[in-house]
Amino acid sequence: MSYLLKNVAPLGGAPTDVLIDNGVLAELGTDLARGAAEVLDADGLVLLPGLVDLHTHLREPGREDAETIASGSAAAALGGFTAVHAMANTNPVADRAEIVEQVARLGEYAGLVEVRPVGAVSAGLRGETLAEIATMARSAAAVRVFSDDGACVHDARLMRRALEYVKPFDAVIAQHAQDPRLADAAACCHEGEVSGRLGLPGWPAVAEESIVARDVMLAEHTGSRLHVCHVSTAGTVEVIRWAKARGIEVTAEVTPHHLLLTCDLLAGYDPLYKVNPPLRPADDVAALRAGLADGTIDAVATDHAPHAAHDKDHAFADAAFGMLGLQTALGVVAETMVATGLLDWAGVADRMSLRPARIGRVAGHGRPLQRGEPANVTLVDPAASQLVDPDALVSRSRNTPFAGRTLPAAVRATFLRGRPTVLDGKLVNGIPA
Ligand SMILES: NC(=O)N[C@@H](CC(=O)O)C(=O)O
Ligand SMILES: [Zn+2]
Ligand SMILES: [Zn+2]
Repeated sequence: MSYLLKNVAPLGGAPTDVLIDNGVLAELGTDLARGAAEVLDADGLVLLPGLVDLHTHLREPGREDAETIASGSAAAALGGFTAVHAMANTNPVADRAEIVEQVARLGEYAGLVEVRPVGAVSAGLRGETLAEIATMARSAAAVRVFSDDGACVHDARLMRRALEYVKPFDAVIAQHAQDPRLADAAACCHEGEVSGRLGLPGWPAVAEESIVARDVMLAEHTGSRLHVCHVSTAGTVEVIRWAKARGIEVTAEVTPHHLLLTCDLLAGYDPLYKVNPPLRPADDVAALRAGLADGTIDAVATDHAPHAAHDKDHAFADAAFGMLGLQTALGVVAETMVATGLLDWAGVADRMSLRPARIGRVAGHGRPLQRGEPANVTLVDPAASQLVDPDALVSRSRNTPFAGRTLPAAVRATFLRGRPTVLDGKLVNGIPA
């Protein structure tokens, strides 16, 4: 099947026609002949390289009540993604070759996005001994991102070893930066005026910043690649800016929810706003937006963290940490970065596709929209808007913090290797069972 996108605007630039044939962008130009292709009228639509998520929790194996690789892949495709990185904090933990290979296989079987497994840094995410990093890197899954996400690799010696270990594989350590001594297990709210007022155990910004400061020095020392997960404070942005200026190989991501939401939302003790790292005050949100705009923060990553109602619907202190993100990410970025003039669509493509693909070493994704490139692309209507209805999401969980909000822009179509996974804003093959 081939498709002719009529009058589409690549990266929001001048409209042109794009022919998708044989899995690639076969032709770009004005007034292309339709031939046997199905024509999609793309007037007013923006063509982006398929979005790439560096940070997704798909919960399979082990918590299929919250999400499966198939249901999470469907949410991703609807959100405009063509590749996602499946975090390792599953049950069993993805700390060896069999598990990462199984995750990759299930991703292929679902066939909606490329699922790139993340390998654990430490065995069982326990932070004591290294996981089987080399065998995962050399396995059929060819893991290039390693992370204990959910937990911080807090032991400096283990972090140093991990950085050294991944270097020959050109892989990266993605750190969940949280000093467990400064933000203990009870911490669930940004430490500041709001935690005092609400009487919730506080989580100081320095618990994140001190680990990032240590890790960039370890990255400099080892000459290895470090990636900082879900940056949440202004101070972390400063540390990363400094490290990049010094030539250290560090990259960073910010989540959509940290770009839009503040800790003031915790006033009603609604566990939907409970997330790790916590929502922060407006000054931090402004610094995160500025850091993403100037490229200090490389990427938007969803940290899509589905939780079943029986884990999330509890008193604030007892509820699970995490928020859904895949189906709302582009809308939140459109609201916080595009509508504000901080990024144009080319900038969105850079932060949500090109750079994350490069960081994760994902071949064939995040490529320029040029002839001959693999047709991993997404079609966005920048003039549309979408009311977030939790019951309309295809994720198995319902824990979106954006319920009831109207977000700008809408994904109209997503193509994976030239094959549409989403058309007219709907899954081509329906919602997976
Ligand atoms: N972000 C979260 O609040 N939760 C994540 C873990 C994590 O990303 O640290 C999860 O796995 O639920
Ligand atoms: Zn995390
Ligand atoms: Zn996470």
